[in-house]
Order: sequence, then structure tokens, then C-alpha cells
Amino acid sequence: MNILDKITADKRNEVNLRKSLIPNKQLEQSVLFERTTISLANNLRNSKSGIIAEHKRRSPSKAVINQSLNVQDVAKGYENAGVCGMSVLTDGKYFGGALDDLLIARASCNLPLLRKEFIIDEYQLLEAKAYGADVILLIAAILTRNEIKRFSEFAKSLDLDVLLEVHNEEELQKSIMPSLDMLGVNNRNLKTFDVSLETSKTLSSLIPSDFVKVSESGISNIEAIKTLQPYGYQGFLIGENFMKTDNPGESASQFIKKLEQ
Ligand SMILES: O=P(O)(O)OC[C@@H](O)[C@@H](O)c1c[nH]c2ccccc12
Repeated sequence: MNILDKITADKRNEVNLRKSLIPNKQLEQSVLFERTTISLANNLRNSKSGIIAEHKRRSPSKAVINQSLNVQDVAKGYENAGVCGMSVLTDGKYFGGALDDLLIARASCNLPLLRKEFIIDEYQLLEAKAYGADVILLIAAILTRNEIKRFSEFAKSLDLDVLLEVHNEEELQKSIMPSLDMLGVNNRNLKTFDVSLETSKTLSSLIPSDFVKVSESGISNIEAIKTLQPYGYQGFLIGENFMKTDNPGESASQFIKKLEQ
């Protein structure tokens, strides 16, 4: 079993447990269910820098990144820095996150929030909406075309933007459909953790131009972004590079200033 198989197997158990504890109705009655969402795709289209900054405490590939910050400060810092959106990891077991992190981020800033999660069930989309997300991530490596269609159409019915993540051509070909807003290329192979920006370069020409292109993972300097922009990327998802510092908001701010110079 590779790590991705392990994560999804655990996720199925977790979702079943959650479902048995909190019924759909209760999520649908959440105050945040009525909230008007903000489109990350639109923000990215209109932005010069295109930075999506992530809250990530730890990961299977890097162990601890930062356990001492609070989500509120990170969200406010990212917002002040002028990022386009914030990604919040909600997986607990492998990334040290929680759904409550999403809720706290929601209460702390007005950025579009991406629920960064291993989505395998519609129930998690109800949770995303109820806890204040604007965007959901679907990972092609763990879903069938049919699931991608079902989940993305359900997300659109909840007014959530959809970021579909791929890592190779096969995943990309099986996933393209009109219910997606953004196509993300993960530079990190989630099965081996190898990181290469070449992945974004190679796949860029295969992504139809109606989708906003996002390059994800392993971005640690301005040069990487300058290299990827000519390939049509308008969004750049950055986690560790900001989170490994004592003040992720300040790091993001300096990064964006340099980028926009
Ligand atoms: O910390 P990085 O290398 O900047 O990467 C951020 C983000 O792309 C990464 O956390 C990520 C991309 N896709 C995922 C899917 C699940 C969990 C995590 C991820």
C-alpha cells in the first residue's frame, strides 16, 4: 500500500464515523450554509501574483513544519499580505489539521478558503460548506471520472469553486469536464513525494484554456513563479515555504512584494 492508499482507507473510516455522529441535516442548518461564497478562480484571474497560501502544520513528507502558530494569526497575516486565497488542511491524522481550523480561518479573514482534504464522499462537501469553505479540492489520483463528476456537480450546486488536482497526463485526460473551475498540477507525486516543477511545465499545454491553471507544491522562490507564468499558470499554491517561518503572513507579504516589483 502506498501512502495515498493508506490515507484514503483511513479517510473512509473517518467519514463513516463522522456521518454517524452528525447528520447531513445538521450541517445544512449551519449558519455558514447561507453564506455567499467568494470565487477563488475569479480572484486568480484578476490577480498579478496569484498566490494561494496554505496553513499546514505537518505532512507525511516533511514531518513537522510548524506546530506553534495559531490559525487566526496565519489567516490574518495572509490576508494582509494580499494573497488571493488561503488553503486550510483539514486532515488530522497525516497533516495535523482539523475542520475547526477552517472555521477559525473563516472567522478571521475574508479570503476565499480552500478546504484542503482528501474528498471521497459528498458528505465532506456539506462539511466544507458548513465550516466556511469557498473552494474544494478534488484529487484525480484517488477518484474515478464518475466520482469527479458527481462531487464537482454537487460542489457547484453548493456554490463552491472546484480545484481539480492532477499529477500526470492520464489523470488529466480522465478529469476534464465543465463542472471544474481550476486545474491544479501537483508538482509533488503524492505516492513517492518526489517534487519537480517540470510536471507543471509538461502538463500545461494539455489543459484547456477555459480553466484557471494552478501550480501546486515545491514552490520556494520567485524564480519558480516567473518560470511557470509563461506556461499559462495564474495560481500558485504555496505551503511549506511560508509555514516554516515564524510569521507566515510576513513571509507571504515579502514574497508578493518582490513578485510584483
Ligand atoms: O508545502 P508545499 O510544497 O508548498 O505544497 C503545498 C500544497 O501544494 C500541498 O500541501 C498539497 C498539494 N496537494 C495536496 C493534496 C493533499 C495534501 C496536501 C497537498
